[in-house]
Amino acid sequence: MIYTVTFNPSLDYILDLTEFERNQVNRTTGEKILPGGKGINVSIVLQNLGIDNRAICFTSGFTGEALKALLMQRDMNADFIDIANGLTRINVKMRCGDETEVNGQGPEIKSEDIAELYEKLGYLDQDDYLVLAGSLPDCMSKTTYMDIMQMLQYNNNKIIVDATGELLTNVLPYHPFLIKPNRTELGNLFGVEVTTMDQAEMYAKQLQERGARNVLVSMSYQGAVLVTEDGRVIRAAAPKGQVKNSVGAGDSMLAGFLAGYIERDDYEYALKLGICAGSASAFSEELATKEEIDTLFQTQMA
Ligand SMILES: Nc1ncnc2c1ncn2[C@@H]1O[C@H](COP(=O)(O)OP(=O)(O)OP(=O)(O)O)[C@@H](O)[C@H]1O
Ligand SMILES: O=P(O)(O)OC[C@@]1(O)O[C@H](CO)[C@@H](O)[C@@H]1O
Repeated sequence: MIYTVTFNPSLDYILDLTEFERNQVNRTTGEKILPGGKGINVSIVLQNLGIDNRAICFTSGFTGEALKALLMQRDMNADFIDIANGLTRINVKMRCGDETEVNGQGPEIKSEDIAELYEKLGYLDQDDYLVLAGSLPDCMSKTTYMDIMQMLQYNNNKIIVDATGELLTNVLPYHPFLIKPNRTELGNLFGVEVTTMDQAEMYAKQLQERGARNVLVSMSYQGAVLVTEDGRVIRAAAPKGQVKNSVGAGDSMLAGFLAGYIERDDYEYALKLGICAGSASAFSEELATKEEIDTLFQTQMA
């Protein structure tokens, strides 16, 4: 079973505009609200691919209730930890030729809420996977993901971390099974700009030396590079297509990668399925369906 944990989920408010002008009243040509947050997105795509998973997330206030309702409508296997104060975020995604995102801060999560999460994670079986994905509210410690890994260190779980900055680097000594920075996040860790696959490979290897077992760097339209624990470097180009909504492309890639790895225990296949899941989501309005992912795989990768 795969468990995903989203500390800071969201309602994603997707706005379409033909133009955007500062200091003016701008009007949309369309809008919609989707469930959001990195772990939740991973869970949605895993579910679309028929992979058993459970989405654990912290929710709060009326926006938290709306998020729960959206996930229940999708028959998600979800487990909510209710926070007493604050509101689950509404993250604004503006599509106006390009894509601009404004992500909220998120409600404070108190120690008693984290204790509830720890209790749930205490029930993980040895062969379970755990995905820790996304940001935390600023007031929370950058050791939060590391603390979870420390607690589970003798459990043998495969732990996947998709996070930025210190939240990510702190977990490296605990040997996460997989980390998935995108090229900007990878560059930020080293104070450089990563634009090529060669650079991505070089910096990914440095993160591996610091403890990560496998490093998957997503490179947007360029594809991705995977540095594996058995010493291989695997690169794959992304299929070309019309981008409709790239929010969640990285989460979809992670879901596809895990689905492929679980299915065949083969990194090359997992990377290809990950790329197809990422691109299929980028090419569709919402997170990709199994049919969309399979079609891309059959036409581009098989
Ligand atoms: N413009 C694009 N064309 C084709 N494929 C894309 C495009 N953008 C993203 N993808 C696919 O999605 C994967 C992940 O994309 P990206 O590197 O943008 O992840 P990310 O920044 O983590 O995404 P997000 O934060 O929006 O979820 C890429 O490796 C690629 O397969
Ligand atoms: O603020 P974070 O936690 O880093 O990212 C949150 C978020 O941008 O990530 C998902 C896409 O990956 C969206 O559904 C969501 O709004």
